Amino acid sequence: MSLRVCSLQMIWADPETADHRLENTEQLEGKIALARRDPLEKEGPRTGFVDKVCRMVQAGASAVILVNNTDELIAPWKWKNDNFDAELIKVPVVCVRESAGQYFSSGNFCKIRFQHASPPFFENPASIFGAETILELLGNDAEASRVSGEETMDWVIENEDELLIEDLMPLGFNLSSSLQKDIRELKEEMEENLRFFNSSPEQTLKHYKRCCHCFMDALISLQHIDKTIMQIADLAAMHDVADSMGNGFWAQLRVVSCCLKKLRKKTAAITSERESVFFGTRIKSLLYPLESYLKILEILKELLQLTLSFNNPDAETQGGELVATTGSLRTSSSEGRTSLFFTHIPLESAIEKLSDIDLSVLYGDMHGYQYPSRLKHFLRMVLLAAASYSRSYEKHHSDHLLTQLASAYYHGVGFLMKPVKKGRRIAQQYGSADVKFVKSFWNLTELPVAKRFAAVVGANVEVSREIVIDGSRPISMRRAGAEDVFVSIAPTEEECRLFCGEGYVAPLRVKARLISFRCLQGQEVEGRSALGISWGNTKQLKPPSPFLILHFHGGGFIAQSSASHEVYLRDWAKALEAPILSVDYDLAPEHPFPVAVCQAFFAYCWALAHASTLGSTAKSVICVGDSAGGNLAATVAIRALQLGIKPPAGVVMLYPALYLHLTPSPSRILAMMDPLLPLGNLQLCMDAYANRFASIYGKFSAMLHLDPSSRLSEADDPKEDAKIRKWLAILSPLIAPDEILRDFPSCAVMASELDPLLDDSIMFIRRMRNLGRVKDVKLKVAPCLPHGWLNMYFVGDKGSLSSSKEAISWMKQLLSNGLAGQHHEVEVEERRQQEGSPPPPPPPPASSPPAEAADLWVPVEDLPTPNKQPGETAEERKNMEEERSISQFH
Ligand SMILES: CCCCCCCC/C=C\CCCCCCCC(=O)O[C@H]1CC[C@@]2(C)C(=CC[C@H]3[C@@H]4CC[C@H]([C@H](C)CCCC(C)C)[C@@]4(C)CC[C@@H]32)C1
Repeated sequence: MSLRVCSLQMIWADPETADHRLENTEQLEGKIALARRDPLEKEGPRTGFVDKVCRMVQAGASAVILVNNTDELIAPWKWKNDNFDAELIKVPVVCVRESAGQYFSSGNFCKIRFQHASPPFFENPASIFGAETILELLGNDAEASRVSGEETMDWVIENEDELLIEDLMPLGFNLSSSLQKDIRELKEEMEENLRFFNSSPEQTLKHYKRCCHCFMDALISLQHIDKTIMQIADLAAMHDVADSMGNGFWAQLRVVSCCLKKLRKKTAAITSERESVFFGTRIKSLLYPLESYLKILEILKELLQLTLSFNNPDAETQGGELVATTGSLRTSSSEGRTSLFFTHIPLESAIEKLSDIDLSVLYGDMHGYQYPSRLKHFLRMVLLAAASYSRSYEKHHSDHLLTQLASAYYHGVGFLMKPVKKGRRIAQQYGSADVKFVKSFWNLTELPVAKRFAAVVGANVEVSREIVIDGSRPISMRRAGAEDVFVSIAPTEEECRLFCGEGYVAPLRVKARLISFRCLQGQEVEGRSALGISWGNTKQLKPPSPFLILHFHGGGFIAQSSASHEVYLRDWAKALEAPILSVDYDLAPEHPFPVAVCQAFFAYCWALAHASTLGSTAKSVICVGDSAGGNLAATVAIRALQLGIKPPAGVVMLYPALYLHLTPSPSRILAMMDPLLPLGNLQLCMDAYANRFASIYGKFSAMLHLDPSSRLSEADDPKEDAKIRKWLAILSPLIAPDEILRDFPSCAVMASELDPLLDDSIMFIRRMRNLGRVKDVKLKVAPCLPHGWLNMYFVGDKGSLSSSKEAISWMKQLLSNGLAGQHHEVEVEERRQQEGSPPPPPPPPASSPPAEAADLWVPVEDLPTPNKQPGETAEERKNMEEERSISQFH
């Protein structure tokens, strides 16, 4: 039986049953350890799986496979015992049937894949390292068991493209030790090559000399890197949030790890070909990638060094108006962890240090090396488009779009042939980004052809219609908990002029798009669905959904629209069977902060007031947003809490921007090499959106970040102080006041590992947890994904696909929780009792039994489904009819 490429070696424990002290502990280190279940006929006490696993983990195994003694599948947690120290088990464990065990019995290599699945293997999820990980064995006909709830399920494995284990491994998973090993082995192989080329009789040949130089340079380059890596790894571990591994430090190690892997691969290629007669002719193509990766390694070393120097407390004395003394944004004083943001580093000095680095090699041939293969190809295409579009924009930006596109096509072919030139072009373009160009490039997704694409690729939906919400009259919203107190909400606020300039005239409408899988009652316009199908008898339409999703698209606040995000929105609408209202807020720099926030909030209020026209009873409303839209989703909730209006039942933020302040952090430093959101573009979005605001109130961002209780107004005026806080909170949810975040709705944040904004999410979750928000605040860091992956799953990348599915299941859960009237109120209630304040009015009677309050993230299947909740009484229908008549569709 042929086994496929190996990533980790599989080794049987000695004894194979691992029922007493292991004889081969040294061999097991860093490998996948296998152990058998005790034979049925064994005399004396049987050893449980948990003990076996602990033994192998203590020996340093990276993962464990337990082999049953029958052809049945078993679930490891059933062997839980009282002495079980869950803390010890930090690796994925999986059970396989006996026949699968035989398959590995020759101690072969095997490729393994880690995949996310819900329930962990043992009962204490937080204790399992990479808790949501299962181990999947890839082989011709290997089978691995997948534990799901109380059952075990067969997992039939198809052959797949080659996957590197690191591609899918949870963050922090042995990364630093695997890095050390890679460096050691790489050094050994390079030294061996150096000896070979030095002692060869042909050593005087030009290409032999070139090889010698290359390996010598490489060995020098690798000299002190391990120490730096260890320092970064220590910091990384210090900044992890409970059960979710991930922060900018880990991400930095990941890109280094990928680079070392590539170097090993390229060195191995030279080792295997160096004695071939054709070596002389192949040398160029063999050395070129090796040299390029060495250049990349040099860049990475600089980034790591820079990060360490920023992190060093000595940096505090180096100047800048703000000095981090004790790092007051600690997650807990006992842990003494400081913030991931280097608030004490003045931006100019950070940028200056980074701007000296030549990045062209990163955008040439080797670009995207750190991503899984499908994404890599897609990102390369985007980069090629960026290079050629920038060239054509330079020449033809005032010409017709078609001329621009034709010219871009022409230059694209040129860049395809000359990747080095392409690299230089992009590095130059990213270094001196101009908002008009970036806007115009990002808005390529708005071309009609791209819109067609959504209809072809996304799910078929019956309703996808633009809506214009009239904003000429404010909406009156009832204050939560008060019978007759109303707040008037307008699409822009008085103070807007302060940040948008005196002459700014705010649009008196908000655009949005309604997407619904089926045309529901209330959504039809003049008896027709969006596709023009006549719904002669509207009674035949499905009843309105109890759910409503408010969506805010990303695009750096400067570009894109609901249309360019329609591919995934259609899929969501189908999977969740809930109408989605995606808000097309007006974009910066023409409409700077806080216009987008005001419009987003106005749309939220309008949707609550006119839910029936959207095909919803709005029993459970959640806000969702990606990237810049993630920021808006959070600010809508914050604004609602500030004004005392009912906040959404949940907020889902996908790779959100939560701290809009030009402060470096490890992940933001990594933006230096980001293909989609390079540093220059981040800065540019920030400037376009909040330049004027930042010049007035920006200095307070860092103060609040360091110490949320700082005094802000110089004259010690509490009114002024509250005003500044209010605006800062709706710009950067991360620095919202404690009392707002305590009442913030249940939320889920999905960050991605290779995203410049990763640290925003980590710090936000840390802050929430610090405020006691543990049960209903969820974080996941999707491994090896770039920023903006939601828009990429159609390229077939498995990581994006599974993360999208997970995001859908989170939304489902929040919607269902909202329906059951069970969101963060449980915790708010607890806190109020502690504080001795009177309890709020009882929540409206839930139409279905609330799930266990102990854990708000119960399996989705256990919660009421939307279909069971038509929420349609005769009275409601009447109300809806009335509301429809005042609908403000244009
Ligand atoms: C050390 C110094 C530290 C300084 C730190 C500065 C930090 C500033 C802090 C906060 C600022 C926050 C600003 C807001 C962030 C916004 C995030 C934000 O919203 O980012 C999104 C911006 C749009 C985009 C890039 C994206 C995702 C997907 C991208 C799309 C993928 C394909 C699309 C191409 C045009 C397709 C071309 C196809 C071709 C025709 C073949 C492309 C590239 C369009 C753009 C998007 C992420």
